Formats: sequence, C-alpha cells, structure tokens
Amino acid sequence: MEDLPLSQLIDSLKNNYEEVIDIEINKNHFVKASVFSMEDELSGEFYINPFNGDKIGDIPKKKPLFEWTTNFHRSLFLKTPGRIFIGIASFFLFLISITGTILLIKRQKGFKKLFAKIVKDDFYQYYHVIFGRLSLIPIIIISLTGVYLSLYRFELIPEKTLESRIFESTQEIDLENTKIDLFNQLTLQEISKLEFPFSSDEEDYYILDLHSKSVKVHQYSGAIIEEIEYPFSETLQKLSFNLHTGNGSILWSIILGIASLNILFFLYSGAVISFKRLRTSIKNKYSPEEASVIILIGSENGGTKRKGILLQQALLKLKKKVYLDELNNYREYRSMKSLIILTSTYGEGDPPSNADRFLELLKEINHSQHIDYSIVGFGSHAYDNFCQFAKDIDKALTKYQNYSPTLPISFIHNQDYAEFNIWATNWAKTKDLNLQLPESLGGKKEKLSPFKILEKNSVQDEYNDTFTLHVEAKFNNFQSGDLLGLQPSQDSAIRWYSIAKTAPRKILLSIKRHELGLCSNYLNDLSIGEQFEGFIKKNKDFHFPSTASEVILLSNGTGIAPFIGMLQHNTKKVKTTLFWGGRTEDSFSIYQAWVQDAMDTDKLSRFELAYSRENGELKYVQDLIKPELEYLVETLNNGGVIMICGAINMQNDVLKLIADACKNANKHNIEYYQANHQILTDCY
Ligand SMILES: Cc1cc2nc3c(=O)[nH]c(=O)nc-3n(C[C@H](O)[C@H](O)[C@H](O)COP(=O)(O)O)c2cc1C
Repeated sequence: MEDLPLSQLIDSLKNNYEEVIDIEINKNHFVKASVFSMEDELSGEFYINPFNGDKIGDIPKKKPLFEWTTNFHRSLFLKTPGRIFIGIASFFLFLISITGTILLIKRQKGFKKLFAKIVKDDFYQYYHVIFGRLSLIPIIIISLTGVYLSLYRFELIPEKTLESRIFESTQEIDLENTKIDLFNQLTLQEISKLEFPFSSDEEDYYILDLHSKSVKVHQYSGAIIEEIEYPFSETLQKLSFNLHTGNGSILWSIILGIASLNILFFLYSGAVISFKRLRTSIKNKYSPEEASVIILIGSENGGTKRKGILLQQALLKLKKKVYLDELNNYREYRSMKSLIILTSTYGEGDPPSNADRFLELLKEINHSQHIDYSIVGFGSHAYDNFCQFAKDIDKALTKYQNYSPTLPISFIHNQDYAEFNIWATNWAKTKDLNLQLPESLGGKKEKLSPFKILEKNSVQDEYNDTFTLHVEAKFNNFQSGDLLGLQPSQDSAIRWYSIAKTAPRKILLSIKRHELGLCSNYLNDLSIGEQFEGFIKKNKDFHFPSTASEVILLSNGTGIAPFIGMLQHNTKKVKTTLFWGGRTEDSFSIYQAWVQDAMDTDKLSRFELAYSRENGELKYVQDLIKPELEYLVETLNNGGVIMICGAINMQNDVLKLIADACKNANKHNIEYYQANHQILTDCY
C-alpha cells in the first residue's frame, strides 16, 4: 500500500464518490476519507481501501473510558490550570529521573558499572535500582516529551517564521485533461493528508501535507503554487507526541506502559526509602560536652542509624548521659569516657557519606582523657570488602594510646538485629549494665510458642555450670543453627540460643548457667514435662552448607549445640571434622552420646577436643587448630566451609589465626572466603 501512487487513490475516490473533501493517512497506514455520495451510508468519514476507494469500515468512536483517561491525564479535568499543573509535574518527573540516574551512577561507582551486579540487601532499594536501570531512559523520554508538549501547547516554544515560497505558474491550463505529475510521483507513504479543492474555482488548490512541508497544488495545471516548510518546533512536536503516546509503534507503547507502571513503583519504593531515612533523625537529651557515652554513626540508608538510636534510648533508660551523632560531626567531647562507633561500609570498602571525613577529623581532634571504645561494623558478605570502613577505624584508633578497646571489633552481616543485640549485651556486661534493647526492630512482638522439656542433662563437675535441654516445639520449620529467643520476664532482654534440630520438632539446647543469670537459671529450674515460651528466628547464614566439599566445625563450650544437630542431618556424609574445647572431661559428658553416634554413622569423620582445666594444662580450641592451619586453608581453597560457634573471644582468636595462615598461603585473603560464605560464624 505504501508504494501506491497518490494519483491512483485520487482516481479511485473520484470514481466512487460525488465529492471528496480530504484524505488522511494515519500512523498505522490506514486511509481515512471524508466524502459525499448519493448514498447516505457512503457519505461522511470512514476508512477506505486505498486500492479501489471502497469503504472498509467506520471510524471507531473513542471509548468513554479512554477519553476520560486522556482528559484526566492531560489536565486533571481542570482545563488550562490542569494542563499547566501537568506540565510542571512532567518537568519535576524529568528532574527526578535525571537526578535518579546520577545517584544510580554514584551508587554503582561509575557509569561503566551502571549495569554491574546489584546486591539485594533491602527489597525496596534493590528493586528501586533494578527497575530504575531498566526504565530510566523511557521515563526521561516520557517526561521530556511531556514537558515539550506542554510548552508547545502554551505557545512557549519560540516559533520560527514559516518559510513560505510562492511560485509563479508558467504551466498551461488544460481544463479537460488534468494530469498532475506530482501526484503520480508521490506514493502514499510520503503523505499524511490531502485536502481537495473546495470548488472548481482556479483559486482553490489541493493542500498536500507531506512529512516535512505543506504544498499548495494548482488543481488544473498541477503547478506548485506555494510550499511551506514546517518549522522545527512542529516536527519536534510530532516526534514528541509519538514518543509520548507510543503512537505508531506497538513495541514502544509496551515499553512506555511498563515504564509508567514502574513510575508507580518508584513513587512507592522512593517514599518507603525516604520514610525510613526520615524516621531515623537524631535527637539528643544531653549536650556533647556533658555526655560520658558517645555513639557515633556511619550510615547511608539509615539501618545502622536506627540501631544507634535504639542503643541510645536503652542507655538513656539506664540514666546514662549519652550523646548520639554522625561520624562526620566528630569533635571534642569533654566528658567522654566510652566511645561506641557503629558504621556501615559502601562502595569498595569506603565510608558512608556521613562518615567520609571522620578519619581526618580523628587526626585533628585530640582527647587527653582515657577512652574505652567499641566498634561495630555493619556490612554484607556479598561485597568483597566486608565491613572495611569499620576495620579502617579500628586500625586508626589503635594508634592512640589513650584509646583502648572494650571488646574486639564486631561485624554484623545484613543488619542482623539478633547479632546486634548480642554485641550490645556483651558491651553492657563490660560496664555492668542491664541493657535492654527492644525485642525486635519496629517494636513488632514476636509470636511466642510453648516448648516442652523432654529431657535434661547437667554437667557434674566442680563448675557445674552447663546443661542441655531436649525440648519439643509445636512446629517443625526450623533448622540447626537457627536461634531460639526467650525473654524470662517482661522487662528483661531477649536471650538467644543457637539450636540443634535432633528430630522433627525436637530441639537440643545447650545452656551455660550464670550465677545471677535470669534466663539460664529460669531454664535450669524447669522440670521435665514443664514448658517455657519462646520463638525461633531463622539464621540462614549459619546453616550446614548443602554443597561444600568438606566441612570443619570449630566450637567451644555450649557452641557445640548447633553442630550436634547439623551432624545428624549430614546424611550425604560430607567429610566433616569437629573441633571442640571445653573445661573438663565431665563437661563433654552431656554431648558424648551425640558425638559418638555421629562418628558411628559416618556423619562425623574426625573429632578433636581440648580441655582447658584438665591435667593442669590449659588447652583451647585455638591450640587445637594451630598445627592444623595449613589443612584449614587448604580446605577453604578446595571449596570447603569452616563454621565457628561459641565464645566471641575464641572466634576472634581463631579468625586471626586463619587470616594469618591465609596470608602465608598466598592465595586468597580471609575476606575472600568470608564473602564467599566459606567461613560462617555465630558467636556471642
Ligand atoms: C552500593 C553498596 C555498596 C556496598 N558496599 C559494601 C562493602 O564494600 N562492604 C560491606 O561490608 N558492605 C557493603 N554494602 C552493604 C552495606 O554496608 C549494608 O547494607 C549496611 O547494612 C548498610 O547500612 P546503612 O543502612 O546504615 O547504610 C554495600 C551496600 C551498597 C548498597
């Protein structure tokens, strides 16, 4: 159809109808004609077959819903003010998409990495970025063309004067035999509209709209009388209209449709992200001069800051003079005794934006008093430089003699609240504080469920401080390595126990009794058949690996519990070694049967143990693995996994030994294996 000469269409129309007013060829290559004829049904506007001029269909009326939506979209039914409003909204959408692109480039650390892998650490942020990458370009186009259409509509586009050229006709006029060469030469694809002369008067011309100009053609001689070039603004208006509406391309319409849905998602996810950030504004009761505990935060998206605020509130409840601020606001704190630094890491081990000046400030600002500090790094093993910025601060602080660590640096993966709670409890212990953070973030109460005591075993040695409880749950969807939380009284903090799943719904807990420990004594006092209330939290970063070539389990004290459960489920009989350190031979008695059973069934290949209070020698897990470090690193190298559970000091020592051994082996550093989920820890 596109190659059909215009003259042929004109001839067919003239043959079929009394009078032709105009024809229009739309983007979808349909030919619409406006004609008069003797027969009523063949008069009016309808689609025609371009080859013979026959009517092929009526022009469908726009559906009311479609019309309603178009009106709403263009002006919100507010006529001109509505259109102005929509124009301004388009402009803002354009600005947001441009700034969004810049932020995305910044977040990805460069234009080249715009399409690099994105780590899913927060649902809304992740999909904000994923959808952003896919639809920012269409959204920029939608908004920019929307702005242009509004400007055009309000005649705010500087109009170039029309270029009109008038030709003197020299051609002869043959009224009997008009043959217009131009119409023979033009095909339908080159024209968009043709208006027929109004009457047979010589002064009435054909008005032919081509894609870039409009031409007046003499109806008898075929001479071009006038040519008007469309100004660029008009061409741009047409292009904008097509790009904005998807007119003429189904594929582009689909892309625009998806991008528009994404705009809705962006509105929502953007609002959630902003809300989360706003919710975490810092308020202080004490001035920086009077506070003895200073909490400094490095946080980009507010996760770490929220933890800092919870900690601040818990300390205020204990009447502590605490001051919370961002790391970049570091200054002289005259009364500071304790410094707590909670910081996340971004980019490639870089500080978050509210902490990027801290290391410089630290050099400039001097404190003369003695300060004990504790650093908690928030990060994700999905990145190569796990908690690197927290490590950098730790390293920087060791240079100052008046700064001494209260606890070794702690790391928290994926904002794990239970891990943070454990760190906070440990920190509070060093200060003899009964610190109580809320049970869970957002104040959501965990659903409690009863656990019934089936069996109890206690160590009968001079320390007499450890016991196991075999309990039955009401449900079964948990795994060894998950955490059981329980709160012995309304106003006490939650205690967490790493669990062993020994059979469906059966859990083995290993508990160390503290003389004044509320929770351990409460559990110790329960008899067989009694129950306690608690809840289970998934701890998916500490499950037995499903695909490792070999597994090494390192534990001390009650930290053996999750491993007992894991061994039971090692039905594939993956080569597994267990190292355990306890105080006395008796302290092993409560686990012995489980370990023996795992050995007998080949679920455990090797077992090594160390006693720290037996035979006068002080032997710890650390001592057990010292001669095995080469083997440990080799296992990691071959795709094996090391899991560590028990006391935090043991974990820190062991990690240091492994880190040094990795360095000596000259292959990968320890961070590589941590990022690769080959070193899993759950210590307290
Ligand atoms: C773009 C980007 C880069 C990140 N880079 C690292 C990194 O190098 N090392 C790391 O341990 N965590 C990294 N993370 C994870 C964050 O540190 C982690 O999500 C943290 O919980 C964020 O805390 P915030 O909400 O307080 O900013 C990165 C996260 C994002 C989004």
